Amino acid sequence: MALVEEYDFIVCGAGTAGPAVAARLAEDPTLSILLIEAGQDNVNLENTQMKLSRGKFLGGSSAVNGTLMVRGMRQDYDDWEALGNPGWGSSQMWHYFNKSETFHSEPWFKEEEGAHGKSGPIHTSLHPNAPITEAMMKSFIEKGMPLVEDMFASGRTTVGVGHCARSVWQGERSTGAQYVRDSFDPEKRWRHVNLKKVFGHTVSRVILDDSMRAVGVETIIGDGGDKKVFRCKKEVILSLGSYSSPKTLLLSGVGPKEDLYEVGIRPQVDVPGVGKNLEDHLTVFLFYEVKQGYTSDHLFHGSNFDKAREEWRRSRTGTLSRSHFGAFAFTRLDERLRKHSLWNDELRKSQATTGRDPMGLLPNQPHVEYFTTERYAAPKHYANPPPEGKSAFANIIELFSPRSRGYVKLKTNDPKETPIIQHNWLSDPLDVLVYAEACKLGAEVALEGSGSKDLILGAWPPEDKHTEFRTLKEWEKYVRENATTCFHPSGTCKMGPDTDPGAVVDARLKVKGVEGLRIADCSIMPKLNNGHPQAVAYAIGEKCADMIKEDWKLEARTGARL
Ligand SMILES: Cc1cc2nc3c(=O)[nH]c(=O)nc-3n(C[C@H](O)[C@H](O)[C@H](O)COP(=O)(O)OP(=O)(O)OC[C@H]3O[C@@H](n4cnc5c(N)ncnc54)[C@H](O)[C@@H]3O)c2cc1C
Repeated sequence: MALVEEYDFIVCGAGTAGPAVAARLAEDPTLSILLIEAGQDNVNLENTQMKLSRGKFLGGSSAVNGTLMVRGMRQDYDDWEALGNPGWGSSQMWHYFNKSETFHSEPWFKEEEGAHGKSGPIHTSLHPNAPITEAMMKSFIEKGMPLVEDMFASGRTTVGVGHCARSVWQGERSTGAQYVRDSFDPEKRWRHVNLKKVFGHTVSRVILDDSMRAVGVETIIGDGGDKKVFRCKKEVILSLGSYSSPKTLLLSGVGPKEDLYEVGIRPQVDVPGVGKNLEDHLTVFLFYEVKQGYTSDHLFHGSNFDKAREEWRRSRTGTLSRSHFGAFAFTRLDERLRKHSLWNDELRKSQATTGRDPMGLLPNQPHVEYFTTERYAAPKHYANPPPEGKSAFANIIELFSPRSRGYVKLKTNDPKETPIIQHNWLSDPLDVLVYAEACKLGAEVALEGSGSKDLILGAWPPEDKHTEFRTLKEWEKYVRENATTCFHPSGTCKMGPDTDPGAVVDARLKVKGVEGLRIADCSIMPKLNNGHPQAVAYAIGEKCADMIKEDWKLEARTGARL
């Protein structure tokens, strides 16, 4: 019989949002906090190579992501609040974005007042542009996207090109681990003595008592079958990410009752929305061959990569000290879309019912983001890095506010089994239409803009031929064949009022019908932000901790950091 440990709060998942919740709660020295992670401590991973679509170790997805800090539009969060989630509007979210961040500016950068934090655990900085980035920025400006330098932090610019902060500083990535480890301590000691972390424990279910109160969690240790129970006096918080939080709720008997019966789990609480509403951003990479000297493709040739790695190890400088993304832009596509009857028919309907466009957006929210690479860097199915003597970069097109939704569902009642993840990307024809128009415009920027047109030698690889596309049909086919995830799953435990039958948590992030159980991660997003979600995950974790402190009246005692 395993020994039972007991804590005030148990936070499950030491990824992006989870450490923020745990560390902020641990600021109260009278509390005991447990943080459980299925993966390992990230100090053990220095020499490991991996291809992951979610991060499974301390820091979670924040430790494998592209480091981009694109918060989205203020309107995105005002929409969350208007959906019946008081306290989640833009002013509150900007407070938490800033609370999580320490921004390191540059003399050349025009920072917007109040748009950045200066003392949070996540260190962010700007990126020195490669020549191809400067060239593409010029082309974006020429194609109607004016320069607004700090637009991705301020959230007020719908159409423009700007500089995007990265969660990188002095050549080191800043991750969720920053919350629970003092990064400046050379001995890497834990920051809080009242915060215990356990690694290699996969949370298999939340334990509910007869009154539907969460009283602890059960874990599976390592790859074996041994189980352990951790009990809590106050609350359990799930921060397991958009695939795993719904899975764990379902394994605990919280979810759509028909689905639970189907896999032999006795329903405890019928919450129909668990696992539904899976939303994600897609990306299409348009690669171009460019003249030599504008990108950092030299990295792939000869011994350059080894040299760059050595430089990074020695001094945290050089090409490998920064991510490979360059220029960033937002725009809307109204004029282009008005040429299509499919769009116009849907527009009439949506304006009559919601006052929004068919993608659910207001005029101050962009349809698409463009971001470029500074060297050949791509998901697995683009597998043609340029050989020595050739260079390529991508203009990446990211579709915002897609209409298609998927789901996460249990395959069996075995916690070790991966759930069914059905994204249903591009299942709505309007997503394909808007995406094709977005790609067409992206190609025009690169091929017609005076910054880039004379540098581009053709599509990469040459047989891709997208530089020769003339019709929207060609772009639709290209989108269907090449779109791939941007790794932004969200919404599978969405937040909403009791009047929303699909809502899983309320605005205090409490799971409906269960006491003492909250969710704090990207799964609670009622609608994916028109941006990238890591800054949002930190803000959700920060806000969750504050709400717990308020609800348990812990505020007066907090602030003592050990
Ligand atoms: C390759 C990639 C690139 C990305 N690029 C960007 C980017 O540039 N900018 C951006 O804003 N966003 C980016 N994202 C998205 C962003 O990183 C994620 O949306 C965000 O980090 C998710 O945070 P989370 O707290 O919801 O989940 P996660 O960070 O995934 O944390 C979940 C944690 O829970 C653990 N866990 C899961 N199940 C269990 C279990 N049963 N028991 C115990 N522990 C468990 C996991 O191991 C993980 O550590 C990217 C993501 C990926 C994967």
